[in-house]
Amino acid sequence: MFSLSNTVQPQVTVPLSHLINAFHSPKNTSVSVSASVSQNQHWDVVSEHEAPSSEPILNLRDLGLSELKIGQIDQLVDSLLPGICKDKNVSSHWHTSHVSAQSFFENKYGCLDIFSTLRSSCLYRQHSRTLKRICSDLQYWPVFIQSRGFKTLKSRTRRLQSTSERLAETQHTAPSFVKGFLLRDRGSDVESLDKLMKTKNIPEAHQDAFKTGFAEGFLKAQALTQKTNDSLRRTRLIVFILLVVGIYGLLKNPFLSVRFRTTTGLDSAVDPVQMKNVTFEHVKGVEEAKQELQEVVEFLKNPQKFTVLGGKLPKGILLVGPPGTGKTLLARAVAGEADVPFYYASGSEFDEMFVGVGASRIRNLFREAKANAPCVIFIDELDSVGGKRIESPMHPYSRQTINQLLAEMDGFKPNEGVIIIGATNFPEALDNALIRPGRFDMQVTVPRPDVKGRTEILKWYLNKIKFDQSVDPEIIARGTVGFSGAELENLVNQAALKAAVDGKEMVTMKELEFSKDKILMGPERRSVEIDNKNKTITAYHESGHAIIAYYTKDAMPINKATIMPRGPTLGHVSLLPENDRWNETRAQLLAQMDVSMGGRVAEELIFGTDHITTGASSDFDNATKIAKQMVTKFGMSEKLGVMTYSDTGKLSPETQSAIEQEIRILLRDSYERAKHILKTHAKEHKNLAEALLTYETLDAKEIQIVLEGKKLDVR
Ligand SMILES: Nc1ncnc2c1ncn2[C@@H]1O[C@H](COP(=O)(O)OP(=O)(O)OP(=O)(O)O)[C@@H](O)[C@H]1O
Ligand SMILES: [Zn+2]
Repeated sequence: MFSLSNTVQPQVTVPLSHLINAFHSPKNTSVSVSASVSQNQHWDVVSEHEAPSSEPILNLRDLGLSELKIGQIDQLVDSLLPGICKDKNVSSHWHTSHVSAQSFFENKYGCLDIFSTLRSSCLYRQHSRTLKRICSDLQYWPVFIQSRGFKTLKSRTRRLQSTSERLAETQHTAPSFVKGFLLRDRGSDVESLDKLMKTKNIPEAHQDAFKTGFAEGFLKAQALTQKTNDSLRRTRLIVFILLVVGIYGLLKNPFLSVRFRTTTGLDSAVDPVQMKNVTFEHVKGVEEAKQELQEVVEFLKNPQKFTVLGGKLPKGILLVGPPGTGKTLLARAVAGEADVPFYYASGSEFDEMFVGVGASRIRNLFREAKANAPCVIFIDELDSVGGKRIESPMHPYSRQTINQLLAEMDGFKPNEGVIIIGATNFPEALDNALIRPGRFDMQVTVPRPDVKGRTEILKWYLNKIKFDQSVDPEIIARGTVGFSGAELENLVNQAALKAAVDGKEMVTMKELEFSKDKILMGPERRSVEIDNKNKTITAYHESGHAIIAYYTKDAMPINKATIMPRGPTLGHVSLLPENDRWNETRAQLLAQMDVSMGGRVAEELIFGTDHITTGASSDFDNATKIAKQMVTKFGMSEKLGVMTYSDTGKLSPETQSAIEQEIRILLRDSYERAKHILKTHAKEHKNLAEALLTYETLDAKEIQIVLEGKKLDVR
């Protein structure tokens, strides 16, 4: 029984039909009432005459029933739940659903436990018997629908008010854009709803249901908007992250980074360098090249002096020579001598994979240079930008670069004061358009230095380190035929390092010889364990070479003999020409062959035919090569005459066998001569071999002492 106090509002503003409507959905579901209520039992509702309870009626208000009078409540319950108050046995078409129990209500509507509220109220205490039953019934009864009904038990004004309250609530918690949306539309919604109901002639009985439905729909729409906004925000975030990751990935991409690199490279390429500290003094052993370039220096110093007379200086100078011979150094020296800016660019920098990048770099380079004239532009590895190979399908756009270079070279006048110096190792690979007059029309050869040049270069670099007075740069120069300036610089540097490692105070010939052998034949292999037998064979083999060299008139002087393994060899004898040989005589060639034969002859004479080794293979290679050239190239065979035989494979079989025959005779004769010398000087041969076994390495002087039969000073 519900105990209702006097304070209860006297009117019911919500038609019951609406409350009943609210029951429709649970009724339609398979929710039922437990038939525990007795048949004749009426709801024991407290009448208006009963003493009003002094206790608060909070619970009823909470339940939303405070607006109902006692009789009305009775009537309400009776009309809504006839089965409860009437016949107990009349089976209800409602069925129990435990799914719709308390948890459902709480989960779905977020309301408190209405039953505990009921039980704790004074109403429950006063009319405990009836209410207990109701409450116990209600535990399994979908009273939650009642609860829903409570919501509808509100006056029209309250309903509207509650809608606006809800809106206010929403405004409080919703994000600002939702707030704006709600505030903007609220007034018009209420207004238009009223209007709509009027125009549609909706009966008053249905108006509340209409409004509730409208409000619910409105709130659902808001929730939907919220959801949409959330997902929109999420999508935007994902797109942003993808964008950032994408941009980062693209920057990391080597394809793009090449592009960035080229741009930065371009900037650095057009940075001039002042070359005051490099002059012709720094370039040794290339006197002719320096002389030719001297007039370019004069022109750069005073361009007017040359143009007054109407003379034209070349725009482009091509330095041609093997790597490391000092071409770059010469170009720098030109700029340094004239004291003008020096622009360095390597041809490979222009060889870009992107269309037009190479060309634009050339444009930039020339624009900068012209603005700073007089100056020197140096393009190293010119063949990589101006080579014929750029016609290949591998470089489809390189033609643009070379055309740009040609256009730039044609684009300025000879007296503008810009000198372009190009350097290449392969002049024959250059595009013909580049080397015609008006472009790179002056060619300066920078060869490998001769013995005089090498001596100068060695002295120049030796002066930069501490060296012993006994050092003779010329001896090293003689032993370094074919070395470039860069290799000689490296030789001196390696000797200095070796002296430092060995704890010496200055560099001696020993270190210089050491580094020369290292460059020529690779590093020493001191760690290699060679047994005595092999050491002895090597000592006699090398002594054989040395004896033949020493006792053959036209052989080169001996420089050194050693049985120290180095690179692929177990030992070697080095011979030094007095001078660089521009030509070699027949006698000299035969002497070289004899010296090569000396090793094998020595093995055969000392150890017997059965004990000859494989160690002479490179000697035979060398001897055979000389003999073959004598026959097929130098016209030194009487039988075959003064004729060259370049492609021996295309010759007639008779000629081929004649050539072979002649080569064989030359080699056999050489072998016999060597055998004769070694037999004649068997004693010296033995002495030298033993000295080598003792001392490992002997220089020219020591070899001479041993061969003269004198005793070597103990080192
Ligand atoms: N004639 C020389 N006199 C003095 N030093 C030299 C000489 N030639 C070469 N060098 C030394 O070797 C270094 C390298 O030489 P450089 O770069 O000028 O040779 P390059 O001919 O331009 O070689 P590449 O063709 O490989 O570019 C120089 O910096 C210099 O130290
Ligand atoms: Zn040999």
